[in-house]
This record gives sequence, C-alpha cells and structure tokens, in this order.
Amino acid sequence: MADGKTLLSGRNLSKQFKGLLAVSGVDIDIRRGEIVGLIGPNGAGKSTTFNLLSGFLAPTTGTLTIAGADMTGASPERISQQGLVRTFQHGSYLPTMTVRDNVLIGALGGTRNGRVARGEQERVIAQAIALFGLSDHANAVAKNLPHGLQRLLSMAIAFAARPQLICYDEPLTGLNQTEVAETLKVYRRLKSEHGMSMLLVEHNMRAVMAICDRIYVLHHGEIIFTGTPDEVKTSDAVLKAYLGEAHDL
Ligand SMILES: Nc1ncnc2c1ncn2[C@@H]1O[C@H](COP(=O)(O)OP(=O)(O)OP(=O)(O)O)[C@@H](O)[C@H]1O
Repeated sequence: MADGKTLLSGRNLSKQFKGLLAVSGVDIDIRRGEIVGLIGPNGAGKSTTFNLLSGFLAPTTGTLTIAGADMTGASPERISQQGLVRTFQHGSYLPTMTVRDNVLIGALGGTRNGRVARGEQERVIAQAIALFGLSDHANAVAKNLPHGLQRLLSMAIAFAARPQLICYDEPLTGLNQTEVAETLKVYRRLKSEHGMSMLLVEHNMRAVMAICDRIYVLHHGEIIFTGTPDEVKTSDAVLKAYLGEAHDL
C-alpha cells in the first residue's frame, strides 16, 4: 500500500526476545486520517508491536516507513520528529506541573519539530486544553486531578505536539462510561477537524469497535485478521483466538 495516503507502513516486522518470537512477520499500514485499532488476546504481542512502531524497540527483522522516510531502527525522538507521537499506559505527564505547563511541553515538542510555529504556541495550548475538556483545570497540578482527567491530559499533551499520527496505549483504562464516550467524541474531532491518524491499542472492545475504521488482530505474535469492525466481529479466526478470554466483541 505504498501510495500518498499511507502514513505509516511496517513490513515483515518481527521481534525476538531471546528464545521467544514475540512478534512475527507483521505487516501494518495506517493511512492519513484513519483510526486503526490493534487488538488481540493477552500476550498476543500488541505492546511489542506498538513499541516497534514508535521506536521504543528495534525490530529483529522488517522495515518501518513513516511519511515516506525509512524509520527502521530509528530512535523514538527521530520518529516523533517524523510525526508519530505516543502515549503510555500509565500516563504521559509531569505530575508536579500544572495542566497548562504540561500541555506547553507538548507544544514545545511540536515547535522544535517545526509543526507548531512559535507564535502559534498559545493558540495550540488553548485549543488542546479545550478540546480535551480541561479548561476548568488549566491551573490544576496534574497529580491532583482525578484519574480520568489525567488520561485526557496525556492525550492533550500528545495533541499539542501536532503530530500526524497519535498512538494511544490503552487510553481508556479506568475511565467511566461517560469519560469513554467523551474521549471517543474527541477522537472523531481529531480525525474530522484536524485530519489526524490514530493507532489505538485498547482492551475496551466496545470502544474499539465504535471508533476504528480498521482493526488489526494479533494472535501469538502474528496478524491473523485485518478488517472493519463488522468484519472483525464476524470472523471465525478472531472468535477462535479469543476463545476462553472474557471479551465483548
Ligand atoms: N522485554 C521482553 N523480554 C522478554 N519477553 C517479552 C518482553 N516484552 C514482552 N515479552 C513477551 O512477549 C510476548 C508478547 O508480549 P506483549 O506485551 O507484546 O503482549 P500484549 O498483547 O501487549 O499483552 P497484554 O494484552 O497482556 O498487555 C509475551 O509472551 C511477553 O511475555
């Protein structure tokens, strides 16, 4: 899928940890403006794949191309310069700083990488804070926020860097139903108003099915299925992979 619409392309990506082949021969594409899900049972290789795409692990085999440039084996910093920003499962913010200052750090990253003009920083910060529903908490210290707002703050920081692709690592963990619904609304706006691409590693199947354009299903380190949420829900291979696991496909 090497056309102008493809933003990220991984080919034959594998990761060997000593005796264990955690990820094997993974092909993955993310198009511009697309929301892509990466799902699979526990231990399927989701985190490992996520780390391969964001430069936190170097692949044993395979290639990674982002926005037309070869990023195989590149550092996370280099990959973020190329337009891919990620969040972390346990939060990606500085606990003792205010919401606003945390978002400023995201915007400074975007400025350093040429995506946010210096004169645009204030506007980008205000926009990120408003978009993620943090306006009433701009001066709050991050560690004092409730868990749901801390999750939103991690996402606002990533947005303020103005990447082309945001990779979210289990962003909905610990959110209540209202917070999940609000977050999905923000994702739709990021896509429709800002043309952003998103990759979502997430255990909340209902949310994944509701928001993703396309889903990759990993099992034992291999992609066993790719398709729309409806196709995934009715795939025998996927249902078999999830047998014995609590799920809500
Ligand atoms: N740094 C590592 N060293 C050795 N083995 C690892 C390492 N990281 C992951 N693994 C192994 O690789 C396999 C895939 O793990 P990974 O964390 O990628 O799966 P996952 O799909 O994200 O799982 P979960 O849903 O439980 O988070 C597992 O067997 C895991 O134990």
